Amino acid sequence: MTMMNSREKVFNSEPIQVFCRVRPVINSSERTCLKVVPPCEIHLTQPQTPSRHGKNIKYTFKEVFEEDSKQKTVFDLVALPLVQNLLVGKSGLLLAYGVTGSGKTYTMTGNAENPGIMPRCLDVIFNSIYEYQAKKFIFKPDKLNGFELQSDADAKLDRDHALLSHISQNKGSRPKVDKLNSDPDLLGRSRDSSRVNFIDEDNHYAVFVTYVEVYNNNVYDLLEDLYSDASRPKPLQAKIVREDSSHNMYVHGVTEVEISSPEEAFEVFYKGQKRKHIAQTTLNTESSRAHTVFNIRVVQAPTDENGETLLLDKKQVIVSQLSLVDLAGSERSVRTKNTGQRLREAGNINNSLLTLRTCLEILKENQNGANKMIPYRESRLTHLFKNYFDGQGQVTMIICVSPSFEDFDETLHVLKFAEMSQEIQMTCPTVIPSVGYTPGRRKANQAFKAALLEYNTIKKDPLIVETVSAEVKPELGNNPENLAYEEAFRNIPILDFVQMDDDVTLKNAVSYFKENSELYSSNINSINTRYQAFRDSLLKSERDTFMATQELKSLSSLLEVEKNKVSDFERKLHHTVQEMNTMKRKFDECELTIKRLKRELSQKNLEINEMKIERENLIEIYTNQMAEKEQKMNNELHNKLSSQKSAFALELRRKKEKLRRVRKILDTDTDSLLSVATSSGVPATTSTAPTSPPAKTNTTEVPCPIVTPPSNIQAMGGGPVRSSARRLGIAVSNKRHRRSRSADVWLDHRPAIAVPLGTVMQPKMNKKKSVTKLTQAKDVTDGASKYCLMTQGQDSDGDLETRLYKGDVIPTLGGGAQVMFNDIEVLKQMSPSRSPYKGVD
Ligand SMILES: Nc1ncnc2c1ncn2[C@@H]1O[C@H](COP(=O)(O)OP(=O)(O)OP(=O)(O)O)[C@@H](O)[C@H]1O
Repeated sequence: MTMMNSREKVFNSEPIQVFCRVRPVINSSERTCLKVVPPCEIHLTQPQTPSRHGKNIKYTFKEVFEEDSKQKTVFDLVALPLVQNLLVGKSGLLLAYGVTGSGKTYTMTGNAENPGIMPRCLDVIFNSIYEYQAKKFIFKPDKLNGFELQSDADAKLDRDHALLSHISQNKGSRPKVDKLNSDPDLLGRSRDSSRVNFIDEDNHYAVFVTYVEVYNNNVYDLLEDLYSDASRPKPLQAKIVREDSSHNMYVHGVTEVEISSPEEAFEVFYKGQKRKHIAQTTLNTESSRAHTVFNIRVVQAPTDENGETLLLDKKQVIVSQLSLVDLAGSERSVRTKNTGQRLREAGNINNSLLTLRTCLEILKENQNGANKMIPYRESRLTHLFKNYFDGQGQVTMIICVSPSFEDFDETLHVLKFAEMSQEIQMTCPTVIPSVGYTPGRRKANQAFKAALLEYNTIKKDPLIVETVSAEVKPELGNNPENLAYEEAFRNIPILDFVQMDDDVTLKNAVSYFKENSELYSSNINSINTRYQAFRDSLLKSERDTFMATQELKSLSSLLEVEKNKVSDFERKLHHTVQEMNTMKRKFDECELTIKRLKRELSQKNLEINEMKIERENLIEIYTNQMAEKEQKMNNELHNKLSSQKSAFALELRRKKEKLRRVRKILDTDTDSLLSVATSSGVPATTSTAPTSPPAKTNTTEVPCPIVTPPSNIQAMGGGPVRSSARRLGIAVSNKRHRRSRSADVWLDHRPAIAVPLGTVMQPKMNKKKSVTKLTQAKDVTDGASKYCLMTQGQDSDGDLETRLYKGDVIPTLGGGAQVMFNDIEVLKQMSPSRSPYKGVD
């Protein structure tokens, strides 16, 4: 932003300086999540929730200011270097960044008791340039971000014009800057007494300020119509950001006010302040809803070669700028509970801050080799500061953080961003003065003027001349001129006029002065020459003294910087030593732990070996025991098997005998069996009680049937039978297919050879069809509703057993039929001489 063309610039690179300030706890019940570890560290403690542990996150900055740090301390470390640069022609940008209510405005502006950075900057600037200030309107803004130089006469005309217009606006009253409506807070402040000593004393200085805000991504001039009726301010017009001929960004048509004291600046600032967009949010009673930029421009130009007047050469003008930016607070709408206009403002604030972050992140990436376009134009804020990020000035950031747990998430974002920002390198040009005139000429000229004035005063006073002559005479030395002068002195005639016509004395005097007039004139010439020589040597020594003083000042400022660096290093060293000691302690502890663990490990190894041996012994013992047991069990099994084999053989033999006897019975004539049954007096259709013992017959060899019929067997018209039918778990056929029992036609399915009909072993089926008579599927479905499969055979006791498998015949959809079994009836015939509960005798 330095606008000098003819002077040399040297570019040096340095990272963005980031400082951090912690706001004091406002509400004593607030839980804090921050801890400052001076001088450079801050620890952020994560709040403990069920899903996350409260871990500590460490951030390091150039300096971290504790809650009770003084405004002066903050200014000296953060902003004073920027003011020093400003006065030597280097531009700077100071951004105050942080969440809503974290203390940005307090840090940047402050109040009467604790003035912040802005008032202190103005104090220091005017403390430093006070003696070298140019008259107002000598430097005149050209409306294109540059400055014109005016002669004294033109400047005076402008001053008169400004005065007249002000008087007419204020209806006849003259402007009294100090009594204007200045910021009541800042006017009563305690003034900062620091000053910058190494400024160029051969320059004339002027200070200009502008005050703008970026609100809803528009730039507004807060000083527009500054001198119009303050009680009825007009609505502000959005301004455009432009680039000047030297590629510097500026707000086109912005009101730039020349100020000659801090008080005038506060006057201007206060008027702008009243037009700022401020609102009450849930998080801060007076929250800035816009980013405000207070710009201080220092214009300087050198004096001519005699150090007398300003050099009217535009090329020699140096303009440097310090932009003090109070960013609007980053916040979450969830917490601020904003709606409508406030929500829109918050959205715009967050967008512009996001663009700022993005620009810095891409800058960093580009410095690491990427080649991305930086989206400065996405937000007016970044567009306005493009020059700084492109390397036209020093960038410093002060991060304000709130210690409250409530702000944890936002604070984390801010700290992360700030930590990243310090990795970005910025190039800043330094202007090297090269006007070519003798440095110190202004002071020398002033000294000469003072001496001349004194000389003239002396010349006019004869008493002083005589005294000086008397004083000078002994100091003149022994050169011939001086000796002649001395001789002349000695021979001064005694001008003691006795009477009015004392011609003798008069003649003597005339002849004396005639004789010595030549001597006098030669002496005067010589004195003039010597005076000139003396003046030259005086100028030279003045110049040398000035140079030496300048060098001394720059050396002392360098020394100061170095001292600061040394104390910085010392602090860091101290800190590092402390850290090293802690690490060493931890290291020793770790070593002890390792030793202990090693001991434990070898102990455990020993135990493992012992256990291995023990296990092997046990395995051997168990293997032996198992082999023994196996042998024993094998023997037992073998014995059991052989005893069971002989029992089975015996049983088999008995069964065979039984079978033989049953065969023999079956082979006996059926008729004789029937006659035996009839003669035994047991009616074939009589039902007997299941528990009643069977009647004994004479023909004891013929078994008597004992049957208890189940309900459905009776429905079949079954005879006197005792049923041992067991119901199986077969699903009962669909009731809709049931027909009247009397109408049931049975499909009779039986082997060709069976116990002859008429015995009790035959079921009674009123209507039946033999399955052997069925020739086609229709025969089955046509009328048959029941199915009975009969088998006859020998049971396990060697008795005759008839099994009846009964079911329903159900027609299928395809026109066929299926049988669903639902009953099994078992009819047994056994010897009446044998108990039903005991085995066969
Ligand atoms: N270091 C401090 N010492 C004492 N008071 C402070 C400090 N920092 C902030 N405060 C107080 O905290 C309150 C909020 O501070 P301030 O208005 O400066 O916050 P802010 O970050 O500018 O907020 P916003 O972004 O909403 O404008 C004010 O009352 C202020 O006086």
